[in-house]
Amino acid sequence: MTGENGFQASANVTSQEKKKFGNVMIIGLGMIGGSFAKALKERGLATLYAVDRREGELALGVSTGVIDFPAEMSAEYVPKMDVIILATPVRAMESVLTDLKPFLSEHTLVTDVGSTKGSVVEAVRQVFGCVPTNFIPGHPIAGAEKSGVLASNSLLFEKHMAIVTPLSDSNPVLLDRLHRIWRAVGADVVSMDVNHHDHVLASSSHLPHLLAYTLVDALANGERSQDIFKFAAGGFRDFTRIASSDPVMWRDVFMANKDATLATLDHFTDRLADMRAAIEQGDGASMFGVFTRAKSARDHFLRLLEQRTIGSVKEVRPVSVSVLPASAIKGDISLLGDKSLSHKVITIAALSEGVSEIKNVDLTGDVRITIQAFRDMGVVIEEVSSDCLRVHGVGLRGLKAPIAPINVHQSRESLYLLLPVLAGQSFSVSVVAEEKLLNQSMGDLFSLVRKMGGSVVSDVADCLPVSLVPGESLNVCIDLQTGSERLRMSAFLAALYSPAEGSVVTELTGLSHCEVLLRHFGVSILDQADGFKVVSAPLVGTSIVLSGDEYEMAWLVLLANLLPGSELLIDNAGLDSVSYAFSSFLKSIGADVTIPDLGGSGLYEGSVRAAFAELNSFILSSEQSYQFRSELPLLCVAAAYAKGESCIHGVGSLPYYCEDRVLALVDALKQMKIACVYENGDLLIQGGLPSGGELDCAGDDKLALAMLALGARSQSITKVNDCQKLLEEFNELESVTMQLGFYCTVAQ
Ligand SMILES: NC(=O)c1ccc[n+]([C@@H]2O[C@H](COP(=O)([O-])OP(=O)(O)OC[C@H]3O[C@@H](n4cnc5c(N)ncnc54)[C@H](O)[C@@H]3O)[C@@H](O)[C@H]2O)c1
Ligand SMILES: O=C(O)C(=O)C[C@]1(C(=O)O)C=C[C@H](O)C=C1
Repeated sequence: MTGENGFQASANVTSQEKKKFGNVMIIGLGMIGGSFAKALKERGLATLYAVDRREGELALGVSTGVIDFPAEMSAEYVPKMDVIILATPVRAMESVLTDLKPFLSEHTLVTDVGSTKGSVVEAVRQVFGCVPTNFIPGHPIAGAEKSGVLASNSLLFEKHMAIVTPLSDSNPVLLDRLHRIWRAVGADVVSMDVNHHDHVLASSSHLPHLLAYTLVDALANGERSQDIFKFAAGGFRDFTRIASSDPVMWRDVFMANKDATLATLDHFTDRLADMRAAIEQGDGASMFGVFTRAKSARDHFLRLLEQRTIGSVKEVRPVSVSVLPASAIKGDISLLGDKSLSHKVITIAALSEGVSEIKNVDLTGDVRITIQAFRDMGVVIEEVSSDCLRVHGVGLRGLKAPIAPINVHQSRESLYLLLPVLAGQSFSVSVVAEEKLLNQSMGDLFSLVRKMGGSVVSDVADCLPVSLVPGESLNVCIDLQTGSERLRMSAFLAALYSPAEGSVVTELTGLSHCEVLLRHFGVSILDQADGFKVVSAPLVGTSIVLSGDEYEMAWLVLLANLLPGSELLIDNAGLDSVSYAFSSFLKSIGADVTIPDLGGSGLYEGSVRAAFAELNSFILSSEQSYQFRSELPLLCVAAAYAKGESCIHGVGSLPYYCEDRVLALVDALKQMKIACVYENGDLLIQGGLPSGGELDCAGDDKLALAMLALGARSQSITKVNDCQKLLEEFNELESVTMQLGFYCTVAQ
């Protein structure tokens, strides 16, 4: 049969075999309509009809296989459609709807792909007097600067979002059909409110198009335009690609989304004026601030985008580390700054007034999350070299409200530092996290932050995400009878925000890094009988060189003591009271270790020397097990090589993760033929010579180091699996150990 459009095609709608989505009609067979049709057609999911005011597009649509049949908005076609999609420029939709209205069945899903949603809903109301329940607006967040059916691409929507903006009375069966059809062409469907959609898209899509069009036009019609285009390279091309987009479509968008576009344009114009002023005044710090924040925001955005488009979360390849039994370790080394200290010092420097230089800082892994959070809140952080930062502090209350929630990802360290700091600011802010930090009670931290005066609100009791709303600040008194070093730092930070003075009550005698670091930046922390008094005063930016990681240092000291002939010097130790007590304990069981003297700061700073010695068996009381809970895996290894039987009491009463580590080590000891018994929460280990073997550290870096030490003098090679975390935390492992003659081989 020859259709009215003159095409040789069967327009007999009913004779077609019914496909999954039945008969689908595209109105406006351009780039988006064509891509949608092609995606459905290639997958065999629908019989495709199209209407376009340009007959040429329909003819091309048929000849290139994008659609099955040209059609019309008439009684012959419209009532038989299961789905109708409006894909014309947005201001043409009102007249299309008027043409459709007389033939439309309430069982047909009618949707659109327009870039604005408020205007489309308004057009529907104009035509129908209300929004019919079978009209459900949509918008794929995918596209290109090209137009017309020849630019259609059946993969365009794969792994892109499709926004649907249902109304309160939208037909749920048809809404489900809409979700299914977008998912069928590869999109991830997201629901959104119409007004919110128009504001978000005004910033993410409409404003960039406006800037690109205006820039190209301004330069094309300005002075030296010939040379400007002649010498334009990648930057200009990247920035202006979208200025090749269809002018009709974009004129319609700006006319249809006027208010939201003006709001984002005004905000942008203000920021551009600030940038102009910074250039005029030669204000490099402001420019640098904007550029570093923008760079990290874009890098973060690109990572998110890659995860979406590449598929899923990055693949983690299992890593193992093997050690051959060594004879001795010898040498003089300096360790990269402790990770936890790096997080803390960056935080304190950001809250100080003036510039701080932080040397020997560890810039890998989670530390970047803390850096990013402060950058998001206006702190300029320069990376002077791979282990040196220059932080332009903004003062205790000088952070700026971030434009989006602060994301601590999976970093507990960042969370414990940031939460009290955020609670001390004058703006409300939300903190979000990922995976392992979700669904975990943060009761200890939240209750500490509540004492500061503001409100701490979370949907799920004491779990992230959380919103902080400022209130009247209170003088805090925090009682830390137990708790980690992390919580201790949170307590000191909370106390700093007390209007007059705060106090931290603690059972632990002696100083930890928290107090020492804060004092280094000018905070007055006074010793009291039951803890510390923190006097509120500005922090002062300063320079600091970070000492090495205490667990890594303790591990090296243990290795030196296990391997006959060893002679080791670690140059940059900074031991707090616990790590000093731990080294003293090793000494008491026969270890050869020389610990630095107590420095003026309250830390034992300087170099640590260690050499081989036969270790004696020992008994660790429950109190000592608690005090050395972080170092227990190393003590288990010491017991495995010691003469006689050692007993570690009170393991069963430790925080669960400390007990879990010991239990994992018990398995490893048994596998390495070291006799041990774990009973009633106490552990007995009979010293001997480990056999070697293949061990699994369950992704725990502290366990991994202990297991490698267990293999140091074993009878054959020891391989420790699941060491990704170890290499993230201690990424100089290979280079440091190689320098000392203890060969750790990393393999995937
Ligand atoms: N281009 C993109 O990147 C993109 C992305 C997402 C959504 N959108 C939206 O998709 C829609 C289509 O954009 P496109 O890029 O495919 O444009 P396009 O120019 O490639 O296609 C539009 C088609 O509609 C036809 N048309 C115009 N008025 C008509 C009328 N009254 N009756 C019948 N046909 C008519 C045109 O002839 C043309 O073939 C627009 O609403 C746009 O806002 C575009
Ligand atoms: O990639 C492009 O060229 C686009 O312009 C796609 C783009 C966008 O701005 O992101 C354009 C308009 C939309 O409505 C949705 C997507």
